[in-house]
Amino acid sequence: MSSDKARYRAAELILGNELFGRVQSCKVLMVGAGGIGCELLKNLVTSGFADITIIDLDTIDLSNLNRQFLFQKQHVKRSKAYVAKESASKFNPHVRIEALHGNIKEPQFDTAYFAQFDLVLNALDNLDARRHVNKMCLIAKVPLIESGTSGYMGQVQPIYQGRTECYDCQTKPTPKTFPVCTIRSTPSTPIHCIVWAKSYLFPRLFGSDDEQEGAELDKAAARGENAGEIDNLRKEAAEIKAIRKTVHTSGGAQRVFEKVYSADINRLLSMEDMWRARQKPTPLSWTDLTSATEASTSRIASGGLRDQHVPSLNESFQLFVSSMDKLSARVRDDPDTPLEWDKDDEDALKFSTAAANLRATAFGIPVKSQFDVKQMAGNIIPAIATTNAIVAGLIVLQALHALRKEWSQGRFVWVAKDARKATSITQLSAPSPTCASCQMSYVPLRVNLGEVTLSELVKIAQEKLGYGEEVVIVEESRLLYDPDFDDNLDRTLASLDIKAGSLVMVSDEDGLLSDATFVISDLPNGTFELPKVPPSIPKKPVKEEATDAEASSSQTRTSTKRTIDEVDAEGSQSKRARVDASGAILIDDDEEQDKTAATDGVIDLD
Ligand SMILES: Nc1ncnc2c1ncn2[C@@H]1O[C@H](COP(=O)(O)OP(=O)(O)OP(=O)(O)O)[C@@H](O)[C@H]1O
Ligand SMILES: [Zn+2]
Repeated sequence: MSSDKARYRAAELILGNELFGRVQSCKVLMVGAGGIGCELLKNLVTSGFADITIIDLDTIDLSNLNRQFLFQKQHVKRSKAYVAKESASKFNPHVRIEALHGNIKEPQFDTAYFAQFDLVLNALDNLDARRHVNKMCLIAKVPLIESGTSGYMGQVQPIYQGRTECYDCQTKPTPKTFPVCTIRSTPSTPIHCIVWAKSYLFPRLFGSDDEQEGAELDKAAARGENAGEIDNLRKEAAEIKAIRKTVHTSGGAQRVFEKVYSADINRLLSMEDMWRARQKPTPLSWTDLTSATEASTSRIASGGLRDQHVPSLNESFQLFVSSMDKLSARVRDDPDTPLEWDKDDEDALKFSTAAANLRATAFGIPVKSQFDVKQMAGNIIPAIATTNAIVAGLIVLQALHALRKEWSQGRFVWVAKDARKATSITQLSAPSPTCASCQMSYVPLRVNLGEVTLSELVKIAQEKLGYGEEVVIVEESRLLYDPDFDDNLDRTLASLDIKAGSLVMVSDEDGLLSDATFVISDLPNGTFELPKVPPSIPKKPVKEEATDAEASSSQTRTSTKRTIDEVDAEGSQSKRARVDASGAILIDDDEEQDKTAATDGVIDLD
């Protein structure tokens, strides 16, 4: 015990008794044990946090070792969460760490699960998981410290339910997409060929049978892409589906090759209009390449820089055949597990490199090394250990404000590559009045999932929450019911795959009420239960002319959002409608010169 006291003496002196007491007694959930997570866990166990739960769905990859310092070579392929716990426990064996190898989106991590924590710290790398944790913390009313890094840039955002902007208040830039026809018919740059190999050919041959194909082409047609070409692409899709069935049998690589590099390209060439202003592609010949490869003495380069070698046509052809054979064998040996493209899956990466380079050659586009393909296909901006370390330190500082419940002390912190000033801070803005996540009414609903039908759920929405006839019921992005789609009405919620933890949204476009979301839990011995105080769903904001008083009030706010201090002072949610939603961020006076960093700082973070 005395060595324990000595260990924490500095932290106790710096934080003071009271805050240090809170650090010691609080229960923290850390989501993600990758680049930021490893640094963060080390910080937590060395600064006095004593009860930490970590969750990560992944296993350790060799490529993680350059920056995820809790992991070593002998840990490769083991669970990140378990190994992070083992390594961090060596720094401080007195901390209780619970390690979970799983996805934070699994139903057992429901809102009741989140509610047991005093604080949630995100160290994630994707939008989907971040948005999910954001929502769960809003519902459970647990403070969340969100974070991310991208190369030299990073950010830390405290999110306090009802007080600050949530993760969804500001729309995030969507990843760049390309028109379907560019990818499938008229590529002109290496990235077009790489996206084709990774997102079209690989999933069609080895991934889960794609029912989205038709929808994707419908959308492309609706966007006004070339209708004739879209029809051809539909035919092509049916053909590749047929080839997929025999891809693992003898001659599979040849059948795929001849279809995509010869037949499809010949078909494209027959559409003369397409090539008036473009360079025509040249089909590739399996027979020619097979004999050229047999005659050639060239071998795929080996050695340390093999990945950075730009392959010849013969090398790409050999790699295509060998990687097709390996992937086909995997599908044959385990037909029930479709493959998912992963940049760290050597066979998938080699296949994509070869397939993209063959296509590039056919279309007269420069070919790329495997190293380049990995960067481009994986959307990789090299991760920098120092940025992760800075961000992990800032997360702890922001966590301390949250533990003190000093909400107005929380700051949005930006890290940038700037010799003058590596970090800049902005005050936290108030929630956006139009945010679909934090302005949502969440209604806890305990319901007998095995017995209650969808039609009864519609009734609950109408009779207990006050919705009208035209309600629409949606789970995630799945439509369950609307007045024109009543097929599911007699099915039980369980049969519709609604589980404990599901979020089921009710809306009514023509009605008066705003949207609400049922937060579902199971009630095996009953029918349904709503909270004792009946939830009152706010009316939809009316887009009315502002009153004089409101107009003058909003004029004074033309260029700023409200800050958290203003929210506290006003203490009323109903005033939110007057807030200017220009997206401007209020900057501390002494931070004025950093406006650019702050406002340009919407970063697509990993
Ligand atoms: N839904 C999720 N549930 C649990 N953990 C998740 C979820 N989504 C992502 N993660 C974890 O978050 C971590 C993010 O860490 P990081 O950004 O360093 O990614 P990485 O996969 O280790 O690195 P890289 O992508 O560069 O190989 C990863 O370990 C990842 O497994
Ligand atoms: Zn929000």
